[in-house]
Amino acid sequence: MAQKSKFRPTSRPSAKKSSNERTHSKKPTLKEQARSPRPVREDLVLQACLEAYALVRHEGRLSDRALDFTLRRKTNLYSSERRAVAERVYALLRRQRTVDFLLSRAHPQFDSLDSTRQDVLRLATSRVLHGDALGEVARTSSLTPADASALSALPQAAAALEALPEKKRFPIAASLPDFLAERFLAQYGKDAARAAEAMNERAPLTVRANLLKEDRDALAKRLSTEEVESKPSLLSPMGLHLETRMNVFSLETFREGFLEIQDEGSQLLGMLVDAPPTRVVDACAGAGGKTLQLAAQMKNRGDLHALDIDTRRMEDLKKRARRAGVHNVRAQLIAAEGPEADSSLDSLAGKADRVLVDAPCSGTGTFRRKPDARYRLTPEHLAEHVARQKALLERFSRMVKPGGRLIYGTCSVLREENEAVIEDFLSRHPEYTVRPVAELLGPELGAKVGPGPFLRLAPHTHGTDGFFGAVLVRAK
Ligand SMILES: C[S@@+](CC[C@H](N)C(=O)[O-])C[C@H]1O[C@@H](n2cnc3c(N)ncnc32)[C@H](O)[C@@H]1O
Repeated sequence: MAQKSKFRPTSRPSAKKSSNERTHSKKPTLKEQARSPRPVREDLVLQACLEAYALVRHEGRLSDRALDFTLRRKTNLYSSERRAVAERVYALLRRQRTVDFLLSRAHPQFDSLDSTRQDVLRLATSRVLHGDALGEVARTSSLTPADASALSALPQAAAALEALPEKKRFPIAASLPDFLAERFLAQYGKDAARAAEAMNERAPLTVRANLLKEDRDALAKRLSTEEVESKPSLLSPMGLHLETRMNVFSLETFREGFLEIQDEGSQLLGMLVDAPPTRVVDACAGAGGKTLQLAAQMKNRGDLHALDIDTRRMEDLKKRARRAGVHNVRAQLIAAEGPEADSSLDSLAGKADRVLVDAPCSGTGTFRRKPDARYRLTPEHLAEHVARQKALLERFSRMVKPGGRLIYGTCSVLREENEAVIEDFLSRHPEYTVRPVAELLGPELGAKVGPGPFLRLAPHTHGTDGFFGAVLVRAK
């Protein structure tokens, strides 16, 4: 495959894995780790890839659930084969639009093939794009001679892609829906390709040390006794990137609550809350990723109100809090909207020192981990997210006491879900002013995070998931 600057195969699989990709691997025994890896049984791996990919592409299932569903039933697969299935399906989902374009050019009958044969070709093409040798891919993909010759025509198809005008080329090369590609181009300008490329890389597996128990150095040592290598994250002082492939949930260290899986960007957003041990509200607490971090900031003291509309996530939060040794959290299920939702917050009105609104969003910052999410997103969904974000910020701001802080965050990189939501809020609330995030993070970390009043993280600039954070202070 021709290696062009704007269109090159991504790096070969390395030890870096997204949490989704890792979760599907069974924990290898020490003996298994010591043994050299078995050769992958390509026919079984291909079958499993086809099943999982079809569930996502043709039945609309979420990628992690589809892989879970498939791999649970494939009890005969070895760990290395399970990993190969997860890696290959995720890799194809990240490049799906590019792969479809290339095949429509390289294979004269591609559009009229049956869907399984198309998917076999897609998986094979994706492997070639990721650097696997063409001959090996053709040999192990059960291709007909016509289909195998399409693989040989991929370089010409790639050249045809390169020759397209930028506005047409970019969405295909970045594997983004047109409306998102337009926003990336408008927002990132000449950096759009780099931004999209980084979103199509695999994410590191990052954990946060539970500071209620011990710091990250102690955590790193503890992990090494379970033969898990890690290295400190560069931005978050409590983050570790795990370098050993394994299922975190099976570690003793995890089961005893010493760590939580949490992207470094999410940890930085949590740091902006700087929660005192008084009264704090985590208004969209979900399963408690940030709630647990806030509880540690509060040293398990004061009242931490964790609110959400989702029963299942609230139950998860309670379990996670128990495991982490957190006992200052009051979890409260609330109504999504309407007078009931408003009245359930009356008792907290004007009483909180900090209110975190970690709002539901498009998730454009987490495409590394959920590569299929982009194909589900539409301009209408995006508009709904923005309307909800504005409404939630309005509703929960009522709980901030004079002199208190309102912290707004998303895992989106899109301006309209971030800066624009804050501008809209401030235009109606002159009693709030923006506190620049560097002031809260301190000079060293502030400099690393970058200029501007807000936290704006992205895979291509910081190596984290994309996160936005704003801190607004209510006048006394
Ligand atoms: C980005 S997620 C939160 C992630 C969580 N803070 C964490 O760190 O793991 C957004 C959450 O907002 C919740 N949500 C959606 N609408 C809501 C509403 N009207 N009131 C409160 N929470 C809401 C969703 O159920 C979801 O759990």
